[in-house]
Formats: sequence, C-alpha cells, structure tokens
Amino acid sequence: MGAFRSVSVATLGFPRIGPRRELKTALETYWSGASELTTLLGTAAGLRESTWLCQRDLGADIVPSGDFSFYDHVLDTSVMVGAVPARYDWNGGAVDHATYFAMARGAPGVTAGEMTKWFDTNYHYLVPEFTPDQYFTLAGTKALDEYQEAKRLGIDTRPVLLGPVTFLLLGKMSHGGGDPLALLPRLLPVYAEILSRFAAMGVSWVQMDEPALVLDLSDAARAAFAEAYTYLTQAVPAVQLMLTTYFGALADNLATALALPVHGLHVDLVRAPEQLAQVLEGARPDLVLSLGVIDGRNVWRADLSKLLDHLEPVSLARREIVLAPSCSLLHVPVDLERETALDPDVASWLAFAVQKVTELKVLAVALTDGRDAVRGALEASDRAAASRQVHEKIHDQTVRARVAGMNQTQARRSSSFETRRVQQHESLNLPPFPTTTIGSFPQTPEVRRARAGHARGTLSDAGYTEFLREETARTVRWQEEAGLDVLVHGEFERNDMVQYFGEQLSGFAFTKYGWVQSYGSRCVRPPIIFGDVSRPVPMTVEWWQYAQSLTKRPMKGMLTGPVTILNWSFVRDDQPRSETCFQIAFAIRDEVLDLEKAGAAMIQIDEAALREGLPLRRAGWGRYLQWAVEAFRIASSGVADVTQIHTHMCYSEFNDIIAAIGAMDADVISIETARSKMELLDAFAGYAYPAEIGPGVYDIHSPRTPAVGEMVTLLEAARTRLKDDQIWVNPDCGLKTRKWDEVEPAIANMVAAARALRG
Ligand SMILES: Nc1nc2c(c(=O)[nH]1)N[C@@H](CNc1ccc(C(=O)N[C@@H](CCC(=O)N[C@@H](CCC(=O)N[C@@H](CCC(=O)O)C(=O)O)C(=O)O)C(=O)O)cc1)CN2
Ligand code: MET
Ligand SMILES: [Zn+2]
Repeated sequence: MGAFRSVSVATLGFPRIGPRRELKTALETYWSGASELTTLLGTAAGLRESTWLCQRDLGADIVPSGDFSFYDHVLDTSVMVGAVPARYDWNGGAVDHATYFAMARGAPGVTAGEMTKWFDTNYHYLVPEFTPDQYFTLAGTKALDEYQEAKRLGIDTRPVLLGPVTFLLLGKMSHGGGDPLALLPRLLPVYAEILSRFAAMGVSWVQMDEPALVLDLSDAARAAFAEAYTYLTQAVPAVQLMLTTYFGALADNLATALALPVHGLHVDLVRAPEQLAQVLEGARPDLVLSLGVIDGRNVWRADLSKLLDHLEPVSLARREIVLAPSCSLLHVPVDLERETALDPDVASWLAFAVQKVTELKVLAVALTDGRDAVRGALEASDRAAASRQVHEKIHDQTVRARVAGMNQTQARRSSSFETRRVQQHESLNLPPFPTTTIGSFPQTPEVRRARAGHARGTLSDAGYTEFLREETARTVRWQEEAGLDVLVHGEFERNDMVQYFGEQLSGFAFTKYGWVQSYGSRCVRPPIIFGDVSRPVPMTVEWWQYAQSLTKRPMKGMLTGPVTILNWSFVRDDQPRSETCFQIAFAIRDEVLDLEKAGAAMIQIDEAALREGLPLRRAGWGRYLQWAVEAFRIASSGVADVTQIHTHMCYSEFNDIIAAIGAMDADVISIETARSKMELLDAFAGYAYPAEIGPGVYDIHSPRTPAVGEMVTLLEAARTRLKDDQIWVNPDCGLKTRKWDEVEPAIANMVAAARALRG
C-alpha cells in the first residue's frame, strides 16, 4: 500500500462465451432438452477456470470473478438481490436455474423480462423490474461462490459487482412507475451483507461497477451515490471498494465520484483521456487510481510508447496505480492468434482480449523496470503504429475525394414526400393497410449448416447457391400464399445483416472466431473497418433479381444502412466516425442505385442501430444526429421519386429524436411497437410525422401465436394516432431467430387482421 511506484495490472471482466462459443453451445443444448443441467454447469466451470488461469498467465495481477454469466450480469444482479417479479412464482429461497432462465427467455405462461442495450454497446441486458413495495434479500450467492471457486484453484480474485446505484438506474418500476432510486435504502443492506460475506472469506478488494457515473445525472442520483458508498464503506470497512466507471468521462460527476469514501477509482482514459489531469488533481493522495488505458471497446493495438509518455509522469508520483482496460473486455473477441486467415498487415494492427492483457503487462513492466526491460515489445508496437499511419491498404484517394465533394443535392430527394407519395401509390397500387415483413425469415439449422459447409469447402459454390435459391423460392411462394402484399427474399444468404455487407466492402476485414456476445447465447462477429470504404461490385442485386423473378408482387430490396453498419462494427480510430460513416453511405448509395436500375420499386435501408448510436450524454446528440441522418440521406436520396425508400428501426423509443427520424425523409418506416401497445406512436402523431409507418403488430419474441383479434386491437390503437393511409401492417423485427412453425401461423393471422381492417 502506498508503495513508491506501485503499478499493477487488472482486468475488469473477460469474454464469457468462451473462445469457441462453448457457453453458447452448452446453453442451447441444455435449453433444447438435449443435455442435463450438470453438463451445462460443468462447461461453465471449465470456462471460468480457463479464463482465470489465462488472465493470470498473461500477467494480470488482479483478476476478476463474478464476471461470468449464464445469460446477463444485470439479470445476475437482480437475482442476487431477490428482485424477481411476481409472475415467476418465486418461493423466496435461492433462485434456481429454471427461474433464472424463465426471467431471461420466458417460459410457458410467463413472459421474459424486457431487454435493452447496455449503454452504447451492442450488448443487451435484462431490465430489472421493481415494484413500489419492492423488498430485497440475498437470493443468489453466485458472486460469493465464484470467488471461492477461484480461490480453490489458487487464484485470489477481485470480485465484481454491478453497483447498487447503476443497478437501480438501469431498472424500472412496474405498476404505475415511481423512482427506482427510492428503493436504495432497502437495497443497501443486501449489498452490505454480500460485502461482509466477502470480508469473512478474506476478500480485500471488490470492484463496484458504476458506469452510470458517466451519464447525465440528476442531483438526486448524485446524492444516491454519496448515500450508497457512505453506507457501504461504514457497514463493511474491511473490504476496499474499487469504484469502476467506464464508457466516458465523469465530467460533471467527477466531484461526486472523488468525494465518495471509496478506496479506489477506475476511470476510462480511452474515451476520455482528458480526465486524467483532473482526476490526478482532485483525488485524495491515498486513493488508488485505476487507469483504463487500453481500449476495451475496440480491437486496435495500442501505441504503447505514446501511452508511456503519458503514464511515466503519473507513475512517478507517490500514488498506487493500477493499469486496466477502459472497461470489461466483454465487448471484444477473445484471441487474435486464432485468426490465421486475416490479412497479416491488418492483423498486425489489432489486439483482442488476450493481447490487451499482454499490452497492459508490457506497460506495467516499462513503468516499474524501465522501457528497456520491454524493448522488443515496444518496438513491435511502434512499428505497428507507424505502418498503420501510412499503409496503402488504408488510404483510398477516390473515396476520400468523393466524401470531400459531398453536396446537398446528393442528400436530398428531388421532390417532397407528398409528391413522391402520389407517384408511388399510382405505380404500386397496394391495398389499404399493406402487409409486409421486416426482411429476414428463419435462419434454420439447415441454412446455418449449408453456410458452414460452404465455408469449409464441403458444399460447392454451386451447391450452396442452389440451396439458397430453393430456400428463397419456397419463401417467396409461401409469402404469396399467406397473402402478403409486399414480399422479401428472406436474407438466407446472409450470416448477419452487418457482417454480410462487411465481407463485401473494401476497407473491411472480418474474423473467423471474433464472436462478441450480443445477448444470452446470441453472438455477432462485428466486422473491422480498418480503411477507406468502397463497394467494388454489387452486393445484393442478384439475390433481389432472382427473388423478384419469382413473383409479380413487389419485392423489397434489402440493405443495411450506413449508421447501423458503423455502429455494429469495430470502427477505425484514426479519423472521426462521421467520416467513416459517410464513406459507407456512398457505398450503400451505389447499391441502392443498382437495385433501382435492376427494377426494384421499393428499397428498405435498415437503420436498426441509429438510435442506439446516440452519445451517452445529451450534449452530444445534436451533432451525432446531424451526421447520422445526413449519412442515411446520402445513401437513400439518389433514387427517382417513384422509388419507395423504406427504413426500419428496432428499440423504437422515438419521443426525443422524432425530428431526426422525420429528417431522414424515408417514405415508409417500420418500427417495433407491439410490446408498448402502440404507445410509441404518440411520438409520430404528436410530431405530425408525414410519411408512412409500419408499427409492429406482434412481438415475435413471444412463442405464442398472436390472435387475429389482438392484432386488430393494436391496429385500431394505431388508427387513433395515425391516418389510415399512413399505416402498414408488419410484425416486430427478428423473424430470423424464430422457427417456421412459429412464423407461419402468426403471419397468417397478421394478414387476416389487415383484411379485417380493410373489410
Ligand atoms: N450485428 C447485429 N447486431 C444486432 C442484431 C443483428 O441482427 N446483427 N440484432 C439485434 C439483436 N442481436 C442479435 C445478435 C445476434 C443474433 C444471432 O442470431 N446471432 C447468431 C449468429 C449469426 C451468425 O453470424 N451466423 C453465422 C454463423 C452461424 C454459426 O454459428 N455457424 C456455426 C456452424 C453451424 C453449423 O454447422 O450448423 C459455426 O460457425 O460454428 C451464419 O449464419 O453463417 C447466433 O448467435 O447464433 C440475433 C440477434 C441487435 N444487434
Ligand atoms: N432486415 C433485418 C431483419 O429482418 C432487420 C433487422 S434489425 C435488427 O433481420
Ligand atoms: Zn430490427
């Protein structure tokens, strides 16, 4: 403690799905009934063990426990404190796996919890649900058990808990609302109990994650932090707390954080390097500082020499410091070493979770023993940084010139929506309340198997194409029979709506094993945007042409928009994100124009992640929305008036950004509304949104087939808010995750509901 130049290496959390997605496989096998709980538990224990040992062997001095989760760490916290909603019929004892998974995924007769994105990541958590008379109790000992499990393996870990204030702020009150923060006094004794049990086990430090400290906070929320940490440090003085913040600057919450009686503070110096000076100036001399210097949200290799220039002066002060990733490594892939097919130049610029721990170790050694002690590693880092600055693979003058020459005409349709609408209606001649779907249909095991076989070489190009054509043809025929008015090809050729495009665009690299958890057992492999982006050849035109050739009804062209491609990729950090977004926008614009040329009358450009890309602080919203909307317009505005542009967004809480949604100037937008019972449409109605809207009329995540009457009721609710000729009929998005025997009856009922309205 307080030793001169004490520098240690910590991690704050590690990917838990496993290097080969072992946890995904084990979970899905267990859920399907094909394996026993003990098998799942065994796989999980094995993963935890190898994760701990791996981090220790890489040189981490402080290794976390409790960061593992069977589904979600926020759900784990709800279970830990006994926040189990009444509908799960919990008996008050230890929460068993069946209850846990029912909360996560629903079970016969009970709905799952609501899921929403974790800060500005593509990870989704289960929203804690509280009641005004909520009572908390220690109902889950996972955190305690995992600490002891590691200890038995000889590793004294630093347990991680989601802090009480962030936990409450992430949750919501059921029945009539109220402020979750009001529950803090009832919650704190449970946290104190856990901390005292840790103390009894000999735990010296606990990592308390409070990422809410980087958000815009009310005075009441700031006061809650003071209340919580005063209470906990007094109740359990034996355990030292590392208050952990990430995903941004503390900014106006810095004074609050520095005034808390905790023993350590972790700050994100990747998103907010400028806060180092303020933190050093304001921190008590005995406050242990954990410096988040390695990017936990992106895959770029760090420039270690440059970091050392900043860190050496800090390490000379008489203060104990910890070097850490900016946040948990949950958001990056596990190990770059497995990516043997990556372009070696690109690979030399990257670091995944394993490599990031090594980088921290190199920094720590340099700070304690001097740079010479790690000369080789520093030189390799220097070379990578230098090569990335000048490499020909990164810079494409044509692309840069195109973005530099961008003009207003390119970002405007030639006529107003009212004019376009007349032409579109005349040429399309659709019935009132036209029916359609959001784009994908079930990615069945057969589809996945065919693609995997094709990738392995056991299924030929011709065989794979033939398989996809049959799947597409069957789906087109089925949509005609079901009576849908506007068809989709089904997206069977796509592994993922972002990765599929990333694999075809220049400036993108993609991984084989770079899986990152999105929710539960679901993962994505975000493409890596390393260079200037362009589209060498059409990406979707052939599939669209084939699908349209099978039907006389309109077939929607189906694209992912520039903002969503950006937000769901690992983005280069050597230029503003807006610049990269405009480059993607021009690539998508080229595709839109090629689809139009091929005859597409409707083109959907999904911007699923437009809203979720909003900066965490409101002060950043205006600028982001400005360039994000402009990028969408660059992508979509090249077409003739008669070509109908659709867009789609999930997570459709639009009240505060409705003007930006309007400014996108799409002709039709489909949104998710089924679970909110159409209340989301109030934003559109209040703003007098002029264009057409497809509010999702059934929640595809529910295994239950929605009745015709239910959907009619929802549509009637929509009619009280919108004009009839604005309304489209479609489900919420996500059909790719369902089975055909769930999709078929539901869509049949949806078509019947639309017909009932027409009748
Ligand atoms: N990028 C992105 N972000 C998103 C969404 C989205 O669709 N895409 N949707 C929202 C919700 N998030 C989601 C994220 C993932 C999935 C999802 O279904 N993921 C799939 C993987 C999708 C994929 O890339 N599939 C590949 C690889 C499939 C695979 O696992 N293949 C096996 C082999 C399979 C076999 O042999 O049978 C293997 O490679 O080992 C493919 O189809 O080609 C999964 O985890 O199962 C769904 C929703 C928000 N964020
Ligand atoms: N067209 C896409 C689909 O239907 C949109 C998904 S938004 C996450 O899967
Ligand atoms: Zn969606």
